[in-house]
Order: sequence, then C-alpha cells, then structure tokens
Amino acid sequence: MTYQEQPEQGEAKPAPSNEPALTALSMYPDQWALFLDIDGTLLDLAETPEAIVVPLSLPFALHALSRKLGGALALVTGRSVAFVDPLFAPFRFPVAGLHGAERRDAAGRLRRALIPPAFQEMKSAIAREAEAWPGALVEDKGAAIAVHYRQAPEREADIAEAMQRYLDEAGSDWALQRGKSVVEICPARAGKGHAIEAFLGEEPFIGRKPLTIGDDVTDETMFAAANRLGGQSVRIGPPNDKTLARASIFSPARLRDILASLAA
Ligand SMILES: O=P(O)(O)OC[C@H]1O[C@H](O[C@H]2O[C@H](CO)[C@@H](O)[C@H](O)[C@H]2O)[C@H](O)[C@@H](O)[C@@H]1O
Ligand SMILES: [Mg+2]
Repeated sequence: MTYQEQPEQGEAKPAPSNEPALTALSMYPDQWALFLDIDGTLLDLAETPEAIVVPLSLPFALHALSRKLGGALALVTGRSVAFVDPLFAPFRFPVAGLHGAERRDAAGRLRRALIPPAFQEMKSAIAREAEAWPGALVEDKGAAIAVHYRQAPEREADIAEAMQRYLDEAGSDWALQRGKSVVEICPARAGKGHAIEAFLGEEPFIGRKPLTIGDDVTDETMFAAANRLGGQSVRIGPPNDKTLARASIFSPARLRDILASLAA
C-alpha cells in the first residue's frame, strides 16, 4: 500500500443527491454513529489488495470526525483487523474485520476468529490450486481466504467453482462471500449487520442512530441493519435499484471530501 503525500484534489463535485444523511450527522453529532467500509468506500479500488493508496490526510480527518462523534466511528471491513491498523496509523479505530468475524471494540478489546488446523490446510490447498490460474491472487487473511480475479476475469467461473467445492468440504461453519472480482471463504457467523448491532450495544455507540456507508454486496447487511434501526444507509457508486442503501455518493473521492468537511 502507499500513502499519498500531496493533498488530493477533490474531483468535480456531482449533484449531492445523498448529502442530507451526512448533514444530519453534522448537525446532531451526539445522536449518530458512523460505520465505514474501507475498500471502494474510503479508498479507491486498486488492481491488487496491496496496491491501495491511503491519502495522507484521511486518518487525521477520520480521527477529527470520530472526536466530534464522541468516538462513535467504526470501520467495518472484509480486511483483517491486523491489516487495517497500519493503514490509519497513528490512530486505531474500533473495527470489525473479516466481514464481522473479528471485532475490536472502542475499549480496545479484540474478539478474534479461530483458525482451526483443517482451515489452515484448506488454505494451503487453495493456494496450490490457484497456481494453475495465471493472474489470480490468493489473499490469506487468517480466518478467511480470498481469491481475486480482477487481473484474470476469464478465471471467474473456475475460481467460483473451486471455492464452492472447498466450502462444501469445509462444512457449515464457513460461508462463501462474493465481492468485487473476488470470492472468499469466511466464518459463517460473520456479517457486517451483526457487527454494527454489536457496536451499537456498547459505549460510545449505544443510543445513537447508525449511518452506514459501503459499496459492495457484503455491505447490504449493514444497510439493512441501519434502515431497521432508524438510521441511514449510503452506497458509494452510481444510483442503483438493487441495493438496500437509501442514498448514494458518487465515488470514494467525493466521500473523502465530505468527511474532510465534516471533520473540519
Ligand atoms: O469490506 P471492504 O473494506 O470493502 O473489503 C472488501 C475486500 O476488499 C479488498 O478487495 C477489494 O479491493 C481490492 C483493492 O482495491 C481490489 O483489488 C479487489 O478486487 C477488491 O475485491 C480486500 O482485498 C478483501 O480482502 C476485502 O474482503
Ligand atoms: Mg467495500
């Protein structure tokens, strides 16, 4: 990953169809909790998982915004918690990782996901099989494994078939998670919706309305939870009638601009 040294240039601002959701948060910061996805939401998508770029100002903007919200800001991601922390250094935010299978609360307590020996062996078998798919990338995330085909789109069907086969062997403690040019096997009890409900049961999130912002199918459970709990849900990308999100923001860059202005 790299860090952008220069302040980024905000792109031309599209019509702010979505911004009332964020305006409410800025007007009543003691009433809202903010839950942010990372890839495709806070950060632009990149060709590989390691090639993401973190604008230098972003961790500071998130920290300032978190303070305005009394600490009620959490990252909710498919990445592992261990991967996330260096991205946002020197700050450590509450974070749900592996699509909710692991979670560190605002007090710093980390609930890890177990990695049984059989899962470790399965990850090795997947990595060996992936050697036959040029361009495919295997991402070992500890208690989850992802196979990416962004650079090998012609392998999508092979990879999906293989991951389903491994899932069938792994049993019901595991689940398949599709995403943008990726197929993952994660703990079945994972779910971003459950993660935000868990945060909302704890200080400093308790009693607040959730505003969830994400970009992908894995974010739909947190959109659903936010809608059900009287909050708001925003999807990054062009308006889309297949999502449960009630509003949209055109791009991660536009979201970063909005978050920076809320933080100032
Ligand atoms: O829940 P998120 O924070 O959005 O994480 C979802 C997955 O993001 C990463 O993969 C995606 O982003 C990569 C970098 O931009 C891109 O190359 C890939 O095609 C996308 O699927 C990450 O690598 C996964 O582990 C996350 O589950
Ligand atoms: Mg995402």
